[in-house]
Amino acid sequence: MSATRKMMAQNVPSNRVIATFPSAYNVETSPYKKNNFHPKVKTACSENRTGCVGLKICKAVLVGDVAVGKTSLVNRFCHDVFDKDYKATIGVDFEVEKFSILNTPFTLQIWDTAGQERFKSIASSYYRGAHVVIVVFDMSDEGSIASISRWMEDATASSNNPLKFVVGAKKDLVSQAACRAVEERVLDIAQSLGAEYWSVSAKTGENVQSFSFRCVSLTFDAAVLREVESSGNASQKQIGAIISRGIN
Ligand SMILES: Nc1nc2c(ncn2[C@@H]2O[C@H](COP(=O)(O)OP(=O)(O)OP(=O)(O)O)[C@@H](O)[C@H]2O)c(=O)[nH]1
Ligand SMILES: [Mg+2]
Repeated sequence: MSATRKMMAQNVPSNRVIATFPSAYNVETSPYKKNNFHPKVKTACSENRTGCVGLKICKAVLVGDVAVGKTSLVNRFCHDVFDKDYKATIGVDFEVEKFSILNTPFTLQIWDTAGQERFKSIASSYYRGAHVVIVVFDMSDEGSIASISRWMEDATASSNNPLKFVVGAKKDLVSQAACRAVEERVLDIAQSLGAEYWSVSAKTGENVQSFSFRCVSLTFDAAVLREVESSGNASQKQIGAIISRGIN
């Protein structure tokens, strides 16, 4: 590993270092069956062949009904804080989080959009090109479950096959029985949308880091694989060109 790259990768706090692949919340229903980094990704990272991944920024977008807990989830993950008072997001906010994954620097831009209808057109202009779409609903509010599919369809329409997650927020507000009942319903919805499901609480912090690490690891794995495969294709094209020049 080059000295500069190693320094960049090490220049993150210990809670932004990912060395092992996190598992899904519900392995059976997740569309993402990965439980480890792709062998090509591991090799590329250990041989310092991750191309521009360390320089590129991947984009995650959070969407969902008003006051379901999007900003609280972002604040718990990024700053380890929780505010019980509601402050509506105006338009869109964003955070940038730096990670070191398999000793490789990786940056995720997190776009936290407003759930209020009047900001919908502003927020939707930020969906484009998202690598990850996270639909958040409130586990204690039936109404927010009904809009999961619509949010997922709107937010993924202008992206190229992003990773998809459905997240039930405010887990601390529901009993264990109610949590199971909600999960039973929403696991089906998530599965039909081709998304992975998580239940979290920004108030207690339950599952917030596990979810975030899973999301970031899947994004990183896909980004490095794209990079490795496109550089592989490029060298194959070069070899093809050399061969055809040789033949002609
Ligand atoms: N008990 C509990 N309350 C939560 C949790 N997450 C969010 N809240 C509360 O729910 C309210 C709304 O949270 P926000 O995170 O601002 O919701 P939002 O989805 O960002 O709302 P918009 O920006 O308007 O779309 C706030 O009063 C939070 O304190 C949680 O995990 N548990
Ligand atoms: Mg908000």
